[in-house]
Amino acid sequence: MNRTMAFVARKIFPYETPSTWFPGHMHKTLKKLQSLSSEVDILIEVRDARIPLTSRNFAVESILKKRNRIIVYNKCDLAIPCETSLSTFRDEMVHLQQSFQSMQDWFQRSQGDIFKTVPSLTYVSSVPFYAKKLLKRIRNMAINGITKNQRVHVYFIGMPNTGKSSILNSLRHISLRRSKAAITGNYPGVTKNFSEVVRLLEHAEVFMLDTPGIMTPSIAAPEDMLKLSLVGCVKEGLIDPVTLVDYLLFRINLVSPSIYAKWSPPTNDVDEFLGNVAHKIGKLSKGGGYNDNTVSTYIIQQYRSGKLGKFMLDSMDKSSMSLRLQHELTKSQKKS
Ligand SMILES: Nc1nc2c(ncn2[C@@H]2O[C@H](COP(=O)(O)OP(=O)(O)OP(=O)(O)O)[C@@H](O)[C@H]2O)c(=O)[nH]1
Repeated sequence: MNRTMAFVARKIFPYETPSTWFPGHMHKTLKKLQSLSSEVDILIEVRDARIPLTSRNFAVESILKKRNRIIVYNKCDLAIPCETSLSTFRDEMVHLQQSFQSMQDWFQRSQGDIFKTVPSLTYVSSVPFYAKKLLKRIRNMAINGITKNQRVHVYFIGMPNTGKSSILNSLRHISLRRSKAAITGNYPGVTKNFSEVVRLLEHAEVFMLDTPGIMTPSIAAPEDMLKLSLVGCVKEGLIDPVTLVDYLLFRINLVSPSIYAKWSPPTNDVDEFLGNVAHKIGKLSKGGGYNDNTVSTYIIQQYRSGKLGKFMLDSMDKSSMSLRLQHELTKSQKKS
């Protein structure tokens, strides 16, 4: 029988919840955001489009409630499947945000007033076309009397490595044709302190501030750290690469095993998968062995650069979103 037809993907990935990655500078950032919250006129919250649910930082929801907020699903070039257009993706994210907001409202009504957010706007960015639209949206918000302040402060927040500094630089370049103001890097935790204010508009007192990426002080769902590690939001080495590839294999199989057809026939077995990949990329030793860490790291790099296809690691159906919200609420209630 054809192996693809006979193949049945794993339905669950048993995994112990690891502790979060929450170093001192994140703790300080969260506290500082709390104390500065009245100075935040516009909040740009940057999430990773490959994990739209998991990269939502529920820890900042209660701190920055009632702020005008634009949510940016960045790195959508790594999340949008070839057959989906940018505008379709954007519509899906708007729909996601609306469903999430209405579920959150429902939970608030039924379980008490835990979060009080103003309705969020959703944006997709990573290409100049969307960065231009984002700039227009910020300009309108700032100038059309959302705030009566003379100076408008636009704060960038989000999990590490989601692209906050890159978007700030891109907006500045489009608006003022000026060079980079914030340092970027392809590992998490590049920005460790709040930036100086950076001008955004030539003829209006609108300034941007970059903030260090922050994780949540505790993890909402057991698989969060695996997803966050795979997309590069978490420091390298916290989870071993073979476990990460095993999880990636699990997620890909739920989408389609054809994604890795160039390397291996469909399989749920990470050792078989690594062996097949090692063979294909010439990493087998004369005796037929291979270094599983080296092969795993190669696969993770391929995934992060988009060379292993474009797909999301979050399940986006209604029941997954509802479960996610329940997890977040449980964590928030435990804290308070
Ligand atoms: N593929 C892709 N890469 C991006 C995009 N935006 C940013 N990056 C890359 O993602 C990496 C992280 O970007 P940064 O702007 O430094 O991220 P950050 O959120 O400021 O990071 P922290 O300082 O850790 O909080 C860099 O290597 C960027 O080049 C995007 O839209 N698509």
